[in-house]
Amino acid sequence: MERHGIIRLGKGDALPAALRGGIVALGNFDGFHLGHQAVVGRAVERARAEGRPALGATFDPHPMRFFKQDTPWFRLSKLEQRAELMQAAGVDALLVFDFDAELAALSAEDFVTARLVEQIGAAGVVTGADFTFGKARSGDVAMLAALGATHGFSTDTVGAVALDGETVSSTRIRTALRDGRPRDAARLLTRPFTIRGEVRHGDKVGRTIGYPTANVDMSNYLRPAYGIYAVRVALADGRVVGGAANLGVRPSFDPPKELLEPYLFDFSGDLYGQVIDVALIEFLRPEAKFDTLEALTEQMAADCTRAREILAGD
Ligand SMILES: Cc1cc2nc3c(=O)[nH]c(=O)nc-3n(C[C@H](O)[C@H](O)[C@H](O)COP(=O)(O)O)c2cc1C
Ligand SMILES: Nc1ncnc2c1ncn2[C@@H]1O[C@H](COP(=O)(O)OP(=O)(O)O)[C@@H](O)[C@H]1O
Repeated sequence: MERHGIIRLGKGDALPAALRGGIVALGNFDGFHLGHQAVVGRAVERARAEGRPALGATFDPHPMRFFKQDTPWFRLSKLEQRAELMQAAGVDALLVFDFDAELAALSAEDFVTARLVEQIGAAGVVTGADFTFGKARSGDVAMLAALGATHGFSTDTVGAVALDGETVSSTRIRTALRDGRPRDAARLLTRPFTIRGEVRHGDKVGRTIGYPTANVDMSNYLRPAYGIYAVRVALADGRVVGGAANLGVRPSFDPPKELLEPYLFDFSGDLYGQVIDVALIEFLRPEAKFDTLEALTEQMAADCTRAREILAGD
């Protein structure tokens, strides 16, 4: 089947006819961790067996963001990162329901009839066992199954996936990252936590001390522990380059400004305007305030030596 990428579905938008009658993996899928992979994997398996389109379906903005129940900074992935990962897992398209006041107000029954049945013509819906939906989260998987029986779509739920005796969840990954444990997060995600962003202009101090850094805005990504990290950076041309990055507010500089700033090893070139992926591999140390550029530069050299060793053995 042709790849369709991301398809946004506002109220009244139609799904391309070729994608109707699909098996739909439904959820937030932020980070696309082991548990999400199991749900999507099941949908893809069933779609292939039944000769139907395999679809992911998610909400944007994240319902949590819409209800402002949490800090705006909690994302483990951008929508396009999720779409790429889901396509690699076999889905033909990622459908994105605009999560607005109208959608938030839909009862669980109305969401199913208006969106799953009428708008996308789902033949089957796969979710995690704890999936809830509809106004005030009144719908659960038992209700989804009952509505499926009424409207003629099948349902399937995938139980929680555990790792090291504990359920894999986005919350567990966020905690690991906030604690400065990127390797634990990577095991749950099956890949390192990766911040994607456009390289911006900074103060141009980096080049004067021999360490130019590609400044990336952290947008609404979860803030991992501030500090220095060994990183792998994927460039737009596909090259992957090792580096050491500062993630934080650069306390030695005035005024402090929050950024992710990787210095790339054995690289020179202009990165401004390029979208890069910065994967956090290991936490090296917390940020520190240095009184002189010499002291900072000396510490940066030591950080780079350690990061190179870590990446070489990784
Ligand atoms: C490996 C590494 C470690 C760094 N450690 C610190 C630090 O502990 N404290 C700090 O204030 N800046 C630190 N920086 C410096 C700043 O992140 C950045 O290089 C500097 O602000 C230059 O900014 P510019 O890109 O705007 O020119 C570090 C940078 C790198 C690459
Ligand atoms: N090895 C490298 N690592 C990171 N950026 C590099 C490297 N070599 C060249 N650059 C370029 O230099 C820029 C960073 O230089 P810097 O002096 O820190 O300026 P700025 O303050 O604008 O970030 C990067 O955005 C990139 O275009």
